[in-house]
Amino acid sequence: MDSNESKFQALRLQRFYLAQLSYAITYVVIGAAWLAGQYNASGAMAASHVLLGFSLQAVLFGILKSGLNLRFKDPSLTSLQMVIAMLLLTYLLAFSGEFRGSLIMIYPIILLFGVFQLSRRAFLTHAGLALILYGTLILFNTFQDDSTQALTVHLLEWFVLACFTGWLSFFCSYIRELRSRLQRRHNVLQTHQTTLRDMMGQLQSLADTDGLTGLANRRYFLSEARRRITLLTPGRKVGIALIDLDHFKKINDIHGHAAGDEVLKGFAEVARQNLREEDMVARFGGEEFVVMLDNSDLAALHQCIERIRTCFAGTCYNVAGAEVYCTLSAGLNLVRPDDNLEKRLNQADEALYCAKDNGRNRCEVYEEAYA
Ligand SMILES: Nc1nc2c(ncn2[C@@H]2O[C@H](COP(=O)(O)OP(=O)(O)OP(=O)(O)O)[C@@H](O)[C@H]2O)c(=O)[nH]1
Repeated sequence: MDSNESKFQALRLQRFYLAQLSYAITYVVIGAAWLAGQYNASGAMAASHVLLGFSLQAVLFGILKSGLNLRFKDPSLTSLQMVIAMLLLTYLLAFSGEFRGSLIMIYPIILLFGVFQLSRRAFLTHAGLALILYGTLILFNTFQDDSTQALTVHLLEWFVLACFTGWLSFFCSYIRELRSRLQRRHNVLQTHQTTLRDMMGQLQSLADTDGLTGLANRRYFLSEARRRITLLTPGRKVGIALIDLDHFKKINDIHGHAAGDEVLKGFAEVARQNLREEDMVARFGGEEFVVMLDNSDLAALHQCIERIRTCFAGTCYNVAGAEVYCTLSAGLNLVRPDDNLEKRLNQADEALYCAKDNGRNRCEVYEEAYA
């Protein structure tokens, strides 16, 4: 049973307990009538009713508790419970004497249990059953007691019952209509909520992503990098590399801006292919990128950025009929727990300048990172 089904099952049991409360109240009322001398059934009749009531409820409880009810078309067993209650009530009314007129209003109370669960047709059928049961009882009594006055009173009671069950049927239709209108509104709201959540997600991803390369942008990188550094345990390090494409301006100037864009996208692809899922690469601005390797050391960082550098340098971009090659320079550094990220990035930038000064297409490590 999944969590949703167990929630429904708990609700069904709750409804069953509510019905038991109604039975208990009825028995209390009968007890009061008996004490007042208005309940004239024999002890055996009363005991048979209580015994029958208890056994039927025990069976229903067993079915609901064991989950056997889930095999039924309507697992709430509303109809079955209502029919049992109406039969028990009719049996009770059969020997309630004068007191019977006050008890017939229990039929509408039983019908109330079907307001939400039963279809309009099923509800009307149950209301009809209540009238038939009570009508049969009157007919049965007529054969036993031929007093015209008693018959008139009983027919009047039946008429009152018919009026109220009729009214209840209309009222229930109204409630059901309100409920389905609310359900429709709830569904519409839920659809809007899902759309809004999707849009928020899209907006968030747009806010975090560089439009051209699809990589993370500077803002996202800085916040995510800070988060990861705070999670670093003592002794662990993350590797950072600032990467700048060499003579990129020339590509723009010679082959046009579109060619430059292709090269930028090409670098993003190369970086993605050479990094693990948990590593991070972002466009830091213009033709500058940043890479962050989780749980890294200098050797691993160097090896990874060298791999990217070699791969990028060996990739040819065919733009507007021209074959374009580009290289990159990188400055590497390590970040330890409690380090200042900006400071480490500035140091990586210094190493990047060295790489540019030393002839480009190379990686340089910030001196102190060896320490
Ligand atoms: N096509 C294209 N060019 C860009 C973009 N962003 C920045 N640029 C260009 O990148 C170039 C960067 O040039 P520089 O900062 O002089 O660097 P460089 O030419 O790579 O020279 P070094 O870094 O010294 O090797 C500029 O011409 C910018 O206009 C972009 O999104 N697309």
